[in-house]
Amino acid sequence: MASHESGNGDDRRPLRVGISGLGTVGAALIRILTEDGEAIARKLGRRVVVTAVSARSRSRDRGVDISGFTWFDDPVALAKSEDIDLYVELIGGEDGPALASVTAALERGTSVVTANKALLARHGTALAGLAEKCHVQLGFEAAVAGGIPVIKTLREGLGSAAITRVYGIMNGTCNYILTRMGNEGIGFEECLRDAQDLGYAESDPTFDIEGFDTAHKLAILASLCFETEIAADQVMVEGISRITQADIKVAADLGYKIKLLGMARKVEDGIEQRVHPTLVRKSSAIAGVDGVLNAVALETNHVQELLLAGPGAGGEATAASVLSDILDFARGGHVPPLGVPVAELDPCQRAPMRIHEGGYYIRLNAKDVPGALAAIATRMGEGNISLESVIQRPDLRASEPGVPEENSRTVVLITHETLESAVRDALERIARDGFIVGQPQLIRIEEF
Ligand SMILES: NC(=O)C1=CN([C@@H]2O[C@H](COP(=O)(O)OP(=O)(O)OC[C@H]3O[C@@H](n4cnc5c(N)ncnc54)[C@H](O)[C@@H]3O)[C@@H](O)[C@H]2O)C=CC1
Ligand SMILES: N[C@@H](CC=O)C(=O)O
Ligand code: NA
Repeated sequence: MASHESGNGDDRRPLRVGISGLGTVGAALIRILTEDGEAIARKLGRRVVVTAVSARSRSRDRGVDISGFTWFDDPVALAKSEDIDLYVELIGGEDGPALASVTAALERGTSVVTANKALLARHGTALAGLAEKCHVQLGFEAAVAGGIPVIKTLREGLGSAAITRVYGIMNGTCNYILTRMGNEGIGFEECLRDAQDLGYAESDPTFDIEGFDTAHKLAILASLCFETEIAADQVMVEGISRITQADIKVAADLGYKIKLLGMARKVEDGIEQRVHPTLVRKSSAIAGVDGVLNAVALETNHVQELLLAGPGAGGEATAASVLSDILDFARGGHVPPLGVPVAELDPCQRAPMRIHEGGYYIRLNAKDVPGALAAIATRMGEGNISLESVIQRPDLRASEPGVPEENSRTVVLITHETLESAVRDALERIARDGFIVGQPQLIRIEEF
């Protein structure tokens, strides 16, 4: 479309969409646009048609017919095409063709819809500014918590309410893994393989299991919540790759579940953004969000707490969110991509984690020698760390690869509220005393 005055083309003629990336999400989007074409036309008063596509391989069978679309080898050429009114980027990756094609589309005056949280975590502030400068839209509902309309809720649904804290389960792959490890006792690797087969995981699944995908999403949410620039590099990140069946079992015995949470809040020193495995009480609402489901809780000064839950990953759920952005664009929605103009965003001032206070789950492999437990308790006392419980679990030996089975026993400490720095200092002393083998497992406890 040569001119982009209205930004969404002529209201009567079909809205022409170009899609780069025909994988799990891209193929699902084509399926939805085909199957629901008439319903969409009724809802919108105009048809939405795919006119151009791009992917690495033209011949791969994706279960959808792409023969009627113009093929582009290069996503950038597609993004610049005169034959589209809207560019949809579903390639992935924080740079490369995803960044090049989205930038090209925006610079050309073509609005963009993307599901690419890695791209937005790294370049989102700049891309939002470019969209504003070029008077076009940048939609990314699918990028955070898949099928849950959390971006729209934050951008348009809370009026003047100020968000004080946002937290939640934001990675479907990890939630699926932790749920099946707990419910079925299945091993980590097998659960990850199943998540990949189901199309939940990133093309590089370390983004999922090491927490980076959650960090990307949290950084985007924090920007919308606190009107700050996106700062994914400021997020403290720990993944779930060290979570063992022993941790899940002991947590369950103590009335907890382990969830990978992303949490951000405004504190005196700035914005605290953290992603880590967390013990949550089984009785809490967030503990009930299992499998591939995500949940995002928004604490505001007006509405106590909103909890939005739904599918966080999977082609269809994600494509549904992409479609919601397409429909918003077609209706001429004009909201700054990050809720407020980029020029009004504050820089994100990182609040250090060492000031964090909370309860801790600590699993140690204590040597089977006299005085080991006493020494551990003494070091905790010296650190002014009050212990809620000390649990010995000889039944959970060899709870971690590389830790000798003989001569050690699994000991779990649950602390009361304490400073993170005190816990870490005490664990360093315990390690230096030589009464433990392997790395302690430290999991924060959150009371919701
Ligand atoms: N799978 C899911 O449940 C969700 C995925 N997302 C995001 O959606 C995006 C797509 O994800 P998936 O569909 O799962 O990935 P995928 O790996 O299944 O598909 C990626 C597609 O991009 C194409 N591609 C890669 N490099 C290309 C290049 N240089 N030129 C042209 N095409 C290229 C591939 O051929 C493939 O068709 C990613 O940014 C992902 O983070 C967001 C929410 C959920
Ligand atoms: N790999 C991601 C896909 C959705 O964002 C996840 O598992 O949540
Ligand atoms: Na979403």
